[in-house]
Amino acid sequence: MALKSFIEVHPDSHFPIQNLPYGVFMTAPDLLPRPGVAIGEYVLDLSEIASAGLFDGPLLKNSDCFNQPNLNKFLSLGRPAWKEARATLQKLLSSAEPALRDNEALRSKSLIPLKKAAMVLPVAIHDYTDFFSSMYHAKNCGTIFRGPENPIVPNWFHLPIAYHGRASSIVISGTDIVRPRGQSKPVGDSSPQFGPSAKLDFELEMAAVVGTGNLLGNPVDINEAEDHIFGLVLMNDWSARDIQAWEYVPLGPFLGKSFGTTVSPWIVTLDALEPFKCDAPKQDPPPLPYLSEKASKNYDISLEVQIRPAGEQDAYVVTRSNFKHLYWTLPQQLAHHTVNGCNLQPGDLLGTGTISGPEPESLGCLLELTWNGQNPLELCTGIHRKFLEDGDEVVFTGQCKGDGYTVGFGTCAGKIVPSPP
Ligand SMILES: O=C(O)/C=C/C(=O)CC(=O)CC(=O)O
Ligand SMILES: [Ca+2]
Ligand SMILES: [Mg+2]
Repeated sequence: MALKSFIEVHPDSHFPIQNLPYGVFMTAPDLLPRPGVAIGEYVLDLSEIASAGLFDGPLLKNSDCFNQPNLNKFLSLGRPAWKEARATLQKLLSSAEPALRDNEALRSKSLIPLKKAAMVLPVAIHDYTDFFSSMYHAKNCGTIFRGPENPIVPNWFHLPIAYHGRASSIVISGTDIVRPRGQSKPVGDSSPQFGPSAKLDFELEMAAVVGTGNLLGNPVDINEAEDHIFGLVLMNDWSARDIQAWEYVPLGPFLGKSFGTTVSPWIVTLDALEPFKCDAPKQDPPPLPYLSEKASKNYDISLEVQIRPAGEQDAYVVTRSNFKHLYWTLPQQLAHHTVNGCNLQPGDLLGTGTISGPEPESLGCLLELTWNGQNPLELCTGIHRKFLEDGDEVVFTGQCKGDGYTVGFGTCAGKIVPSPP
């Protein structure tokens, strides 16, 4: 029989007992950040569950990992502890288990309606890297930025390309994004100009949250890489295409992307995503041995982007894509990141890169959807976009459909506000 919680959960809810994603939340009046898992319309306060002595497995029994303002300590404990926590919580929340179900006092202090919880960044992010793992995105960007002759650079099929991003400007879903100012060089004009970006874009991405790190000088083996990943979030790598196009040669993205990166609040664990594993695309040429996996897997996660223009009730779908389109897998990204001895730490964020699919309706950013502004996108009658305008809210969602339940990521949203005068 399917696992069922004592809390009613709608079949379309992103947060059934099969999911149990981790986040960090605060409530008024004390605003103390503490870890929780989402269940239906509630967040279960893990600091209360720990204080009540209900984490009674051997690894978590005496741990203070849930009395912390972020999840880093829990993540550093590794997969056996994550599995123990998941088993404990699935049992505690199941319809057959009385410990929480029949304890009115504990229920009232540990189950908080989601709408009363303010979500904060779930982890302290020391380092953030962004990959470039969709072949469709690489091909389209290459064609737009460098011309149709050789759209995909020759190294792309041999290694998961990435750049080091900026951790300090990663923000939680719901945070406004200030339109960046910077240098750009319009085609044909000989001198660069300065001002608010005129080509502000979103990038539909997901990001892996590193669980256990590795020591400096000790690369992670490709077939053990998955054990270093705690889970996934949605990520919007906001990008100023005019700033990017002028600055990125020869060192790559800099100020065109470091003004804000939005993540969704709930980390969906790889354990919850396990039933949605699917084969990754066949890689040709075969990767070097250090990137060759025994089994090369992706996840079947449907992704959607909506734009809600200023003053509009409705949001309009602009793209539908899927995580399964990625060419380079998460373990390949992580193994490659560490192959030179580079150390990762708990909470580090590894963006997948823009997740574009093969169809014109599955492209993961406006640069591709409008072909650099040449073909404006119709949101609805009378409203078109080449790039984002002030007041636009961009909302990502992601979900996996199980048999009678949904494992979802909630939303990753941000609104563009004008540049400072
Ligand atoms: O093709 C390029 O020069 C760069 C394209 C990007 O915008 C890179 C990036 O942020 C990686 C990605 O999201 O896939
Ligand atoms: Ca990106
Ligand atoms: Mg960014």
